[in-house]
Amino acid sequence: MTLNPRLVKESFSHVEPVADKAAAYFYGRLFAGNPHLRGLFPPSMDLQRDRLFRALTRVVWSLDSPESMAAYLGQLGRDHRKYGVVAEHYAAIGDALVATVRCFAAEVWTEEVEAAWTAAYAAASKMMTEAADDDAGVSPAWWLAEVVGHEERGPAIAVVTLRPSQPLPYTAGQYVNVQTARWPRVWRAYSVANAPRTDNTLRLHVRGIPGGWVSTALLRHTRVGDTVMLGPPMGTMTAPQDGERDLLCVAGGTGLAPIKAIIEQVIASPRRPNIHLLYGARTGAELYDLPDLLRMQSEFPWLRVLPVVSDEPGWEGMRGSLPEATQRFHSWADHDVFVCGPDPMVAETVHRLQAGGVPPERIHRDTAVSGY
Ligand SMILES: NC(=O)C1=CN([C@@H]2O[C@H](COP(=O)(O)OP(=O)(O)OC[C@H]3O[C@@H](n4cnc5c(N)ncnc54)[C@H](O)[C@@H]3O)[C@@H](O)[C@H]2O)C=CC1
Repeated sequence: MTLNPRLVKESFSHVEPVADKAAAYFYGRLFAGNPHLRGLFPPSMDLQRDRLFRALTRVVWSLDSPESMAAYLGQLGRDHRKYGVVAEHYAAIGDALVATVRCFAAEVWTEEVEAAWTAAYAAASKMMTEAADDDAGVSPAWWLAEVVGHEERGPAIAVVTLRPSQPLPYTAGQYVNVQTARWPRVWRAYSVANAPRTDNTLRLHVRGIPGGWVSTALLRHTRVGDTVMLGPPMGTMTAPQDGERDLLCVAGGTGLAPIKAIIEQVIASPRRPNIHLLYGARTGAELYDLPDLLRMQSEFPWLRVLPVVSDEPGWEGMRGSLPEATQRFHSWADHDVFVCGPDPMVAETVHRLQAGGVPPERIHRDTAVSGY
């Protein structure tokens, strides 16, 4: 079976505009044929449907670049160990997936298209299961972690410090999926907000989202001494390993978390780049980590922390939207850029920076994290 990315992409383009319906059909079909698989998923499937499509879209569009597809699917396979997914489940999922694309791309469906999907799914599931099997020899499927710190910071924001019961190796900028005892099988991604420490502790920046299961559990119902579960580290927006370039960091709200970890990592290295951090919030009260950032600035004179407030007319410091604030300075064209925050803010910032001459390969972002 040979891969035919063109046929897969063409047929998938018929499914993308009706992603919600297709995801509902997919899970309906999967659970009707395999009721025992329902227990692997959370009680509410709303967010799960989005996740499926994000992952699928990413895989389909990276079929032409085997390296990035392998890296992504490897992470996904390792991460799926924590759900209890085993090799036999992949066949059932593949059947439901092909049936879904057949249904929603009916007008272009041919035997050739079906063969292309079957080959692509076989290749993708092989990469995931192989990565999971390799990982099983060296790493747990998930980690237990004790809550050793819980600070409420401003309106509906908490900084939670966790100590895993065994080391959880990660790179500054990566995120982990978190499950609380209150909501079994519900996992949400949070970036680790510190560079790796010798005491193995991890900090998470949690914004309580109304109706958000895990964020509310972490913000309101979690105390020091409680235990949470963590999945393996994920994500590709990591600290630059080398290079001479100065850094621009743009962080919106709790999107600060991975950016702070990356800055900590750079500060701890022998490098001495200039680092500009534009740190945005809607109100001054939501600049929840400013005191610690100012402490870092006083200890590392190459760091400049620039708070920007968007929705508080009386704010005496820099005001306005973060994407627009990036344009109030000299050109960033020769910088490495790290951007994190709400999706529209990230998209607009990236757009403006590219228009201002920053090459796309120097702009680093991670789209898969969103705590709820
Ligand atoms: N907690 C974590 O570990 C991580 C969180 N994130 C993401 O970061 C985001 C943080 O959300 P909040 O703290 O609630 O941020 P928020 O909604 O309070 O906004 C933070 C900043 O982004 C700006 N902003 C918001 N929407 C914008 C738009 N449409 N256009 C331009 N600027 C905009 C605001 O003006 C403000 O400066 C979430 O989307 C979350 O998924 C990302 C990575 C890690």
